[in-house]
Amino acid sequence: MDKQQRTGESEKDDDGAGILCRFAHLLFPYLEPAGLASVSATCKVLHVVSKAITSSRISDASRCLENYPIPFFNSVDSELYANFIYSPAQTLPTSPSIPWGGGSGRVKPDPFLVRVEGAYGCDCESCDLDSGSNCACMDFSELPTRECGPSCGCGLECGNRLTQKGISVKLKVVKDRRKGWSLCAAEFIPKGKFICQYTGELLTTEEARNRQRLYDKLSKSGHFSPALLVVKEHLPSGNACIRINIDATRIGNIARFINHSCDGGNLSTLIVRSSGALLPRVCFFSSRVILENEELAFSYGDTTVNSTGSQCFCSSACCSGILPAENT
Ligand SMILES: C[S@@+](CC[C@H](N)C(=O)[O-])C[C@H]1O[C@@H](n2cnc3c(N)ncnc32)[C@H](O)[C@@H]1O
Repeated sequence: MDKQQRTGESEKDDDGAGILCRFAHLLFPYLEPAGLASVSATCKVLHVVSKAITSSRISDASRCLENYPIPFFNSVDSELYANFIYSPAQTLPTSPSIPWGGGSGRVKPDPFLVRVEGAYGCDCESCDLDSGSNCACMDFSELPTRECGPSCGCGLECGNRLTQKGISVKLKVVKDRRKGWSLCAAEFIPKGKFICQYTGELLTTEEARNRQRLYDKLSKSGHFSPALLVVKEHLPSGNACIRINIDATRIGNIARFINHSCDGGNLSTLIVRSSGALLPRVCFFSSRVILENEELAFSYGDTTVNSTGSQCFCSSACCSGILPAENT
């Protein structure tokens, strides 16, 4: 069998489509679904290549950047997957985009877990949560809000770094007829388990407000699902609060698919600090046992304080019927 028979390329293809085929692995990961569809219509070979890329996008929303693949399932309409740039860690708004398919299957260290000069950390070689360790970085509340970090003597294998090793539960993204995409458990999850961090572009409050105005407009004019999360932490003085603005609309991880539930859902939102790290991180833990196939949800906020006017379909017993808005 000669080369042309093996690849399906004709001499004519070698001028245009043939060249595109040879560089498909470089170009295609950057293409949006519509671009991929039009390239697919060019010739048979490109159709096969685009089909393979589409099925790899469907099979893992995380692009091999998490410990397990997180597949899309849609029995509602023809949208095969949601198109966004996957990032397992926080990014700055100017960070370069990562192409689809660029993951190695190994979780990379969070670039924001860098040591701040003079910051405090423990001297333990390894801090084991279960063996009554005296590690000064540990907090002994029900869910950990303080972890070992870049100032500590221990490494990533340390037992007090639950949220720094990527997603360790099996998840899937399922399309709901009324709420759009939703994040669901693909296995039984016990209470108190780390689910995932909320990652995305870290914004200033001014930028968050500008984007929220734009997203409100886009949401009114058609189907658009913004994923801008604002978390406020009140300081002990009671007079000030810390704001963390994370926009996962364009760049983020699978937390961008978690829908709202008026009863608080099955997730607790925690601000986790790692000793010596520059920034705290917003993390989700299971607030109760979660069954396989159950949707994961948390409360976006109080509808009496702020509402979008959009309808809520959480179907909890205390549903207010209205979706809370991001109070920016
Ligand atoms: C962070 S996104 C969640 C993922 C989203 N469903 C999607 O398809 O990408 C937030 C958007 O999801 C939808 N949503 C979330 N919770 C909902 C609920 N309880 N009822 C109706 N729509 C909901 C709204 O469109 C909201 O603006």
